[in-house]
Parts: sequence; structure tokens; C-alpha cells
Amino acid sequence: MTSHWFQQPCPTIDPAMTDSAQQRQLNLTKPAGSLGRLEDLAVSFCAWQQTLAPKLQNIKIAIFAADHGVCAQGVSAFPQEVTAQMVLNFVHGGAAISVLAKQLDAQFEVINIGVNTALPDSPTLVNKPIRLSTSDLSETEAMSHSELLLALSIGREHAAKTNDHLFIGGEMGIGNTTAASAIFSLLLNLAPSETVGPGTGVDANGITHKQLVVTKAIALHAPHIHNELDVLARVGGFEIAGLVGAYIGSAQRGVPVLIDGFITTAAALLACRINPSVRDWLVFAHRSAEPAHYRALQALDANPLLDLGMRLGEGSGAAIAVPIIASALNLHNHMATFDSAGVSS
Ligand SMILES: Cc1cc2ncn([C@H]3O[C@H](COP(=O)(O)O)[C@@H](O)[C@H]3O)c2cc1C
Ligand SMILES: O=C(O)c1cccnc1
Repeated sequence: MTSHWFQQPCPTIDPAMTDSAQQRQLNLTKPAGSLGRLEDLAVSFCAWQQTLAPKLQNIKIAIFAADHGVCAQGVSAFPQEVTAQMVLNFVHGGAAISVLAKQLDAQFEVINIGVNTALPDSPTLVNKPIRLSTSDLSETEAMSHSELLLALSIGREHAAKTNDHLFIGGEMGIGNTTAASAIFSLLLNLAPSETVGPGTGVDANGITHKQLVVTKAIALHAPHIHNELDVLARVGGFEIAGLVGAYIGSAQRGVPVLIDGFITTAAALLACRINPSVRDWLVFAHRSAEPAHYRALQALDANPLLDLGMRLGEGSGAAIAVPIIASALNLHNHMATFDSAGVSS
């Protein structure tokens, strides 16, 4: 059987480093376990970076942007041209993720992987459109198998490099909550009523209509689905496939990935189904207000760090969680031990 790059295993986690990091946590001047999940985060970063003094200096944020043919069905509260307009807003520094990336001093890159308007190259914007939009997933396959393979490789090209400490993937693509809901319905065997939500803010009638669109898509595609790649090609999006490639590529290079919200969790679920060794390299940042996100998180056995009622996407929820990780590592690296501080244990 031929093996694709995305099926190659990620590095395994060294249990000895995990033990040593846990031991250091026990020696710090606090009751054991009192820093809760901050302790687990620090221990995970020690194991990922193979050091007892983990760093969080090089953060890479890559936003994948693409348009969706399914927008023709009226599934979003916003018009399709907002995708391209928001890409320009990312580049000009006005989008939420632009502001947060600057705050975090992160590397920031936007990849046009299939936006329906020509966009100018710039230091932050890379134009690699596979096509001007996917096809309408409620009527045909969103993309071909060869387009899918190309999107996965573009994702890997823009993944973290080995000297990065953290990767955040973001997405922009009007209509992409419909694609994400269809992915969850097919992978988790859930009815569209359980996976469809308001996205950018469609009303109750809009949600009912969106459910019908997803129901139609599932009826059309389900008989032809043999594996996860079929799900991604048939009801996914170019930016979702790019994220899958970037997540797998980052994890294979030994860089942990911080997952954002509803759409990025669809990419994370696909990445883990395609390559289960990716799961050990994922941290989940927040629970999105998109109603079905909690089910998707459950399916991944994921316990996100935050629940702030955010439902933006762009990688914004992940960026918001970075300072918490920074604090976890700072505490791990700089707190005194009972011995060094002369505190009785
Ligand atoms: C101005 C604006 C900025 C955004 N940034 C992210 N999204 C989010 O909304 C879109 C998905 O929602 P739906 O499926 O309902 O279209 C994606 O582009 C997502 O990233 C935005 C949406 C809008 C309107
Ligand atoms: O949680 C998300 O990622 C999300 C939710 C709604 C719309 N766009 C993104």
C-alpha cells in the first residue's frame, strides 16, 4: 500500500521527560496540583520540547482563506465577497487575528488557497489559489482528489518549522461553518440538526435552511465515502484541507498545535482520523459558542482551556489562550522549589 506523507507518524512523547517535568512541578513551592491544568500544560510542553525549561518565543500563525460554492445556497449571514475583503483586512492589520498576532509578536501569514478574487502578493499574503472557490457541496464534490492532495501539501508548506514552539491555524471562508457541520455529521454520524448552528448569525429560519442543505449534501455523498479523505474532498473546503495539512505537518515536525474553534476543530478531527498520532500534539484553546462545537470536542476527548462565548474563527480563540500557556511555562521555569526557597514540604 502506498503511504502518503500525511500518514507518516508524528514523534512519540517521551514518558521519562513527562515524569521529570511532573517531578519538578511537585517540587515547586505550592501544594501539589494547585496550579491545575497549568501544570499539565507545562508538563506537555516539556515533553514536546524535550526539555525541563520549555520556551514559547516562536509562535507561528497561518490563516488559510478560501471561498465556498455552497454560498450559492444562502447559508451565511454575510455575502461571499467578505472572504476576500477580510483577507485584505488581515493584511492591513485590522482584523481581530491581526491585532492578536501583533500583541503576541507571532509570525503571521495569510494563505489564499482558493479565494474568488485576485489578491495582491504582500509580505504577509501568499497567493496559492487552487481554484477560485470550491464547488457547491450540496450538488457535487467540493473538490477533486488531486485538488485535495494539493491543498494538504500547501498546508504542510505553511506549517510550523522545527524551531517554532507553537502553531496556530486560522481560517477565513464565508460559508465554511456549513462545510464544518457536514464534516461533523459524516464523521460523527450526527444528524444535521445536531451539527448545524448560526455561524456568522443566520436566524432560526436560516438554520433550518442550512440543515436542509447539509441533509442534501449527506444524502448525495454518504454512499461514496470510504475514508476521511473522501469526507474532506466531498464536503470540505480548500482552507479546511490546508489546515489539515498544516496541523499534520506541524505535529510531524514536533511542534504542538493550538486549535481554535468550530471550523478548525473539523480540521483537527480530520487530521486525527487521517493520522491518529497527531492527537498527542494538539491543545484545544476554547469552546466556541457555535452550538455543536462541544460535541466535536467530546469526540476528540478534548477539554478546551477557555469558554468565552467567542464564535469568530480566524484563529482568534487560540491566540487569546496563548498568554495562559505563557504563564504556565513561566511558572514552571521560574518558581522556586521547596529546597531552594527553604520552604517546608
Ligand atoms: C466580517 C467577518 C469576519 C470574520 N472572521 C471570521 N469569520 C468567520 O465566519 C465565517 C463562517 O461563518 P458562515 O459559515 O456563517 O459564513 C468564516 O469565514 C469564519 O472564519 C468572519 C465572518 C465575518 C462576516
Ligand atoms: O468557532 C468558530 O470557529 C466559528 C463560529 C462561527 C463562525 N465562524 C467561526
